[in-house]
Amino acid sequence: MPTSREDVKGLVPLNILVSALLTDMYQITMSYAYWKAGRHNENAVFDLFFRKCPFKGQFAIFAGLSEVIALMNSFTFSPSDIAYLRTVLPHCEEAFFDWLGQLDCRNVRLYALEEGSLCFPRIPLIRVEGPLAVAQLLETPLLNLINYPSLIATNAARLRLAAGADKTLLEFGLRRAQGPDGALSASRYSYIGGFNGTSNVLAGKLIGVDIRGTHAHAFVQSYTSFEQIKDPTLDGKDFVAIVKGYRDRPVCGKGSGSSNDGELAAFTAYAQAFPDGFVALVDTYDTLQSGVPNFLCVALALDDLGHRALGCRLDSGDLSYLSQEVRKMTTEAAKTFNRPFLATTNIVASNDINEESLHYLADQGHAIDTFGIGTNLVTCQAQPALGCVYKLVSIEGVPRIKLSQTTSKITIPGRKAVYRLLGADRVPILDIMLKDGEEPPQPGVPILARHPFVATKRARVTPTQVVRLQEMVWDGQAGGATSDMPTIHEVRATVAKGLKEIRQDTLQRLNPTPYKVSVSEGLHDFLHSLWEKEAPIRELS
Ligand SMILES: Nc1ncnc2c1ncn2[C@@H]1O[C@H](COP(=O)(O)OP(=O)(O)OP(=O)(O)O)[C@@H](O)[C@H]1O
Ligand SMILES: O=P(O)(O)OC[C@H]1O[C@H](OP(=O)(O)OP(=O)(O)O)[C@H](O)[C@@H]1O
Ligand SMILES: O=C(O)c1cccnc1
Ligand SMILES: [Mg+2]
Repeated sequence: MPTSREDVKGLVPLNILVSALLTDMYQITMSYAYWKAGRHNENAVFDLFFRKCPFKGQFAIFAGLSEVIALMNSFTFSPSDIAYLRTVLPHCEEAFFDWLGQLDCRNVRLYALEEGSLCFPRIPLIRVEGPLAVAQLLETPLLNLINYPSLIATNAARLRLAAGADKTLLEFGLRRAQGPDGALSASRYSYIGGFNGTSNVLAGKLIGVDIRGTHAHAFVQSYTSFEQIKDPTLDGKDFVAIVKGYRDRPVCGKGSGSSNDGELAAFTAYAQAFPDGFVALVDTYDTLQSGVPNFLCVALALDDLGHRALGCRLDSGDLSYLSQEVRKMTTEAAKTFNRPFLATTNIVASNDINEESLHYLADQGHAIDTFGIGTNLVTCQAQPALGCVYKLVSIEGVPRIKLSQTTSKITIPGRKAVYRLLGADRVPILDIMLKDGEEPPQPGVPILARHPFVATKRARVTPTQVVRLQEMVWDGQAGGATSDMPTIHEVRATVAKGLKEIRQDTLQRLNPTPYKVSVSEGLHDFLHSLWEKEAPIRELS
């Protein structure tokens, strides 16, 4: 086990801030109290789960696991961390700090869902088993490492569902994200959730997400005339003259005389720099009167030299109307100039796009091929946090329950096994939690599945397949991570597979059907007996 961050072998957290000290103060004070009482090494089991799906939906995507493993791998308080903690907890005994300074995750085991799995309320996404104090200290960093990744992956998946499988989705949120870490996580986990790429260059380098981009208004504004183009050539030909030749011909009946020459010069210069990667931002002055005719001039000139323009980007206005008008113009130009490729030119749209606007566009009709989505994706404006919690469910082998006036906040006690029961065509029917030691469900054998809290909600299920949802992913005693972490591409494929297999009415925007999460008869009875045992009986007078 490592003794300092520098010694760590294998996976380390992407963000240097992720460490044992990135925690809430109460984790340290509780650890001291556990230590002082001699309880720090008692065997504890914690479950990490959420109670309500985000975005008024009925599903979520589990993400962030590989960073959790990276934390486990490097979890240690450095000498300077310990020196700092001494200053904030001056009354704590010196031996506590000695003990804290040698802590690591060698006695911890983690069981988790596969990263990228579809997940549902109350199902433990991660189960942590280990010495009470260490497992307690892991609460805050684990929640931090799972909540936002899972939220953003879910948000991205919802945007993918709203846009349709055939659209290209690009994450453009770096400038609006909650700091550098929020931005990098957004790029990574939106890719996992179904986006195709990001504008974030660092995400390309560090994580391997495909990076893409167009250009900004500044590039167009910076040109006022063709005089700013010092060298008019492309491939040894007078490219500027070819572009101007198209400018002087009616392109789709629009443009001549009314288009902006500075904009045309800007497009020309950009095409000289990227003859095979030309995408024009067409809304700087007037999309239909200037931007699109200018785009067509440059696209035609490029084609004369054997280069294919990629498309144009709309960043304002009614994207439904404008995209359809752009498509009409490019289709007409394709006919007029006998250049069929123009009819399928890629129309990119950006500007405050969110799930609602994607549904609105789908309802209204549009001709957009690619959506660039920033602010609403990375800030998860519709729901800025996922409420994963981390609850003690067993201590020294004794199952523990947490009661609440709010039934949904009652925890399901004890170490549990979690299964997904599949019906015909591998469609999941429900998830079921069993008490530790209960016989796993068997294909073809009926099992009674009960709602944990509503006695009347129960169903007998005969699965055709049974999938165990949690696998051991960290075994400190056996050297740490139990297998190599999947690549982001593999996790993305897991998300896509889960979304394809689930009942589609669970995914729909309006009135999605809740997915059933249940407990076995044995766990149901146990939960309710412990509930009764722990709940005080009120005295009424
Ligand atoms: N969490 C749960 N665990 C186990 N059984 C449940 C759960 N929730 C509901 N049930 C039971 O599953 C059955 C179907 O419940 P559901 O709420 O889906 O009703 P439905 O709308 O009539 O069914 P469906 O949508 O499948 O046609 C009922 O018998 C109900 O009691
Ligand atoms: O709208 P988002 O989903 O966040 O997508 C990213 C936005 O960032 C860029 O411009 P910026 O917003 O900086 O300026 P502009 O809208 O005034 O062009 C881009 O043109 C989009 O509008
Ligand atoms: O490449 C783009 O078009 C882009 C990148 C970031 C933000 N807005 C747009
Ligand atoms: Mg904007």
